[in-house]
Amino acid sequence: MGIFAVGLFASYFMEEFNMTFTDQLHEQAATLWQQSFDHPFIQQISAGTLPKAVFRFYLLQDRYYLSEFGKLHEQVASQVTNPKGRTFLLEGAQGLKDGEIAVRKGFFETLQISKQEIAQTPVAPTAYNYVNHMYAELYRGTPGRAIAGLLPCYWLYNEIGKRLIAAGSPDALYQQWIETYDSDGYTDSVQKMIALTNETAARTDADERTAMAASFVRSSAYELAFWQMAMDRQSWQAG
Ligand SMILES: Cc1ncc(C[n+]2csc(CCO)c2C)c(N)n1
Repeated sequence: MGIFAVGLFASYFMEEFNMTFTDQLHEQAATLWQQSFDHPFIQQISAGTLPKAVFRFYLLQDRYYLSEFGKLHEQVASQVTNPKGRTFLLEGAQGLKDGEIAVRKGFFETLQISKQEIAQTPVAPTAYNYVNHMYAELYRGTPGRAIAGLLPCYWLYNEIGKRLIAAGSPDALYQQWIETYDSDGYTDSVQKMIALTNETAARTDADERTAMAASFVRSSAYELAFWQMAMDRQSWQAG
């Protein structure tokens, strides 16, 4: 092997070595994330052309997702031994009630989504499967796998927010949606969730890290499917 090849080989390993665990997760999900950035739902939010009926469907399904996501934070927190991680997860659960879910009240009013409509809307397959995946990672897996499964939600939306904020949307409601995911407070919570994932990965073994990565990639796939679910107005009935 020539000296050049040896050098290339060494630099490849150095790079691998310097990568954090979450950098590796990010790399494994890169194609799925790109497909989310390019998805017509996101493109049309940005252009202001997304039909309001599709956005309404998304919000109604997301309401279910968000309330389960908050419960998951509490249930993961009760199983996490690291006190800093537990505090962060409990704050996240509270933050969801005060922030993300509260912001949605305004959206619901603007789109005239009533309590009755919320109560009568069945959960769609993808929303159901995504939430069940996170519960399965916790109850048939470990708190670490559940944490890895929660991470794409924080991180992907922040990446989407950063990409969309520069151009903005001509639609005021979509602009407000974009701004939710580009605030400083939110970016800070993403960094804390990334740190919690890295700390959890550092305290475990290679097999568990592989299982955490699988959980992260599955959640990334469900994030992508979630946009399509709204565009298809997905239901349990065939056709
Ligand atoms: C399907 C789906 N995935 C991610 C988010 C975004 N999100 C939900 S909770 C939370 C944590 C902080 O509020 C974030 C970023 C969403 N709304 N819906």
